[in-house]
Amino acid sequence: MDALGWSAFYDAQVGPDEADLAPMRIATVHRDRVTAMSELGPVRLKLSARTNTTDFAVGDWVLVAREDRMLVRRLERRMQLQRQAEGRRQAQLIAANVDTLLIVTSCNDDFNPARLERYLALANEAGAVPVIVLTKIDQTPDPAPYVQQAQALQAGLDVVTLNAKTPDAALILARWCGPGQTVALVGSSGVGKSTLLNTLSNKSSEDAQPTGDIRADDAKGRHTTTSRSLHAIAGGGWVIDTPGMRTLHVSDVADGLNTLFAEIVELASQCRFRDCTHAHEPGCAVQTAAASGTIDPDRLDRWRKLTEENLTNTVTPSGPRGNKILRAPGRRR
Ligand SMILES: Nc1nc2c(ncn2[C@@H]2O[C@H](COP(=O)(O)OP(=O)(O)OP(=O)(O)O)[C@@H](O)[C@H]2O)c(=O)[nH]1
Ligand SMILES: [Zn+2]
Repeated sequence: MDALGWSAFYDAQVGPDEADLAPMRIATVHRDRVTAMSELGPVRLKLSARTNTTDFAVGDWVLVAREDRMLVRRLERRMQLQRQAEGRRQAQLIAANVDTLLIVTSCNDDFNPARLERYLALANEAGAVPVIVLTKIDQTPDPAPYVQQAQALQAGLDVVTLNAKTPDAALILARWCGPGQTVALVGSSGVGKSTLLNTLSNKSSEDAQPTGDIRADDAKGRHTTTSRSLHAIAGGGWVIDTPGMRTLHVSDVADGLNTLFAEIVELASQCRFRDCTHAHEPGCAVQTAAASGTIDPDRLDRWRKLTEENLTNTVTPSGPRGNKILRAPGRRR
């Protein structure tokens, strides 16, 4: 159970009348069925008529009746990763109870600082440790410029380079993959997430996750990975694969953005106006830094774009868009 990621946090949620239920971890979620990892291996859970599978995320802990494998209830999440899907009101769950978010991109045209920053904001906000994984180093003469650009995206950010097809990729990621640890793979389609999953889980070719090699034969050009799933890592820990995302919109990630753009936040405290937008105000320390080259002007543009998008997409408790009324609890009289 500890190897599956069980901890005191979940244990404390199990009531005295629930002692004979089996804790299990959700491994796949489909429209009409849910499977879980248990001490006895993978099982398909029975769902009651009122159970809605969209309420569950891969990585969730649930309590299950031992006799008939009926899913009884979900335990509170330690954290959840969610994304704002285009044209949809409700955020879409990506995964739950993840320790490390492996943000996968390759040393080629897929590499895009603006897109990586979106994933970083998501990881920061959710409380997952972000790691930038640069794949396909075997296809570039010099990965160093990619590494430098990735490291500049956030203070203290871990960046690794690897060839997802070779076994040493598992060694490079071993730091984040100990027993009980859960990592999730995110990134665009074709960057090597499924390849990496197969390498990490040491899957034989029959039960391996299909990768883009197969897609070449697929006349419809479908995405290789269509659903999320939880897999055991050969050296301990768990990996969650997610389908390639075309776009990642941000909402409710104000804290995540502050961590991501810490250097801008720090400078902003020296601006003349507290609500400085760092666009046109006099006495703006951020603009001064951008003009002198201390801050990359492109980075400032991206900060502005993400901050505005976040304000637009974040549902405010009251008041017009963007006018979040912040009031400490209990201070209302
Ligand atoms: N040379 C090389 N090829 C790689 C590497 N990583 C992935 N590939 C290849 O890139 C293609 C796409 O890899 P996938 O693992 O299917 O990519 P994915 O991120 O899972 O894509 P989706 O499932 O669509 O999200 C495949 O042909 C892989 O064999 C790498 O590090 N080096
Ligand atoms: Zn300013």
